[in-house]
Amino acid sequence: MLRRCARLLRTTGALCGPKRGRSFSSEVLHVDHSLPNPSWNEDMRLLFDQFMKKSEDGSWKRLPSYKYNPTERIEDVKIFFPDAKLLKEQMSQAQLFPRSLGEGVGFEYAMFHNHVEDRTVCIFQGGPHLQGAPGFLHGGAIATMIDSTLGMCAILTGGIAMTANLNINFRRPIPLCSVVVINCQLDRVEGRKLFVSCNVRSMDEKTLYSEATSTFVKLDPKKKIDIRASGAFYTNLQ
Ligand SMILES: CCCCCCCC/C=C\CCCCCCCC(=O)SCCNC(=O)CCNC(=O)[C@H](O)C(C)(C)COP(=O)(O)OP(=O)(O)OC[C@H]1O[C@@H](n2cnc3c(N)ncnc32)[C@H](O)[C@@H]1OP(=O)(O)O
Repeated sequence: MLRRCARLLRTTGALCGPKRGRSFSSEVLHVDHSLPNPSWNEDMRLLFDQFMKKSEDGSWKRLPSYKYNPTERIEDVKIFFPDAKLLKEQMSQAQLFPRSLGEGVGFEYAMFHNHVEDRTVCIFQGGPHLQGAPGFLHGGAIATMIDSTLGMCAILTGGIAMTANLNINFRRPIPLCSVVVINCQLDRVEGRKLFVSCNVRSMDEKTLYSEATSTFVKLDPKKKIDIRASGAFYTNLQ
């Protein structure tokens, strides 16, 4: 497994050290990272192709993914931020956490959503900079991808929401640089609460690595988010 990671690091050039003076041109900003790149292993490509095939009849939809700005439901997001200029600045300067590491070394993933079944699937290859126990993924890295996939499922099925509660059972360690499938579904809705659960399995589905349940709370349109105010983050701003 570690040999597989070393091969991956060589492919992506990560062993050559950090690139200095890197500037983010608009071309870089608009790269859709939810498409195959040279760091993806055979399993990742196979699963990606399978889901692209499933997407041909429209039942599944691939979700594009960028480093800086969310594309899904962006018009709905704006409702909660009173200062449009500040939101634009924030989205162009900050990075989406799972997209913040270099190609191949961190979170390589692609998500697909099924609007009829209220399900989101994420195919995920965790790179060598996500190590926890030697040779295995860090629990926080697994939690990140679980939260991101559950969050996407909640947002696409219910509207703009944030994680209020997340419970994860880590059943088996996930080998670094292997490919796993995160299968999420919306279980029920109670008022503003969206209950979303998932499991994380090996590609052949034989190994159950993790299971999670979560509560997302749809944001209250009467409240607004003030990015500047750390104390009064999400309040009635009248
Ligand atoms: C704006 C962001 C969304 C952008 C979307 C962009 C588009 C997509 C692009 C890319 C997506 C990628 C996907 C990312 C996914 C990652 C998501 C995260 O990691 S979010 C970060 C971690 N979470 C927090 O920081 C929340 C901190 N908490 C809060 O801000 C509040 O507590 C919040 C919003 C969760 C609720 O606050 P209240 O004021 O709106 O709601 P109240 O009145 O307190 O509660 C409403 C109901 O919810 C229950 N509730 C509240 N907190 C609960 C909790 N912790 N557990 C269970 N239930 C809870 C309450 O008991 C109440 O239930 P009853 O209506 O009475 O039945």
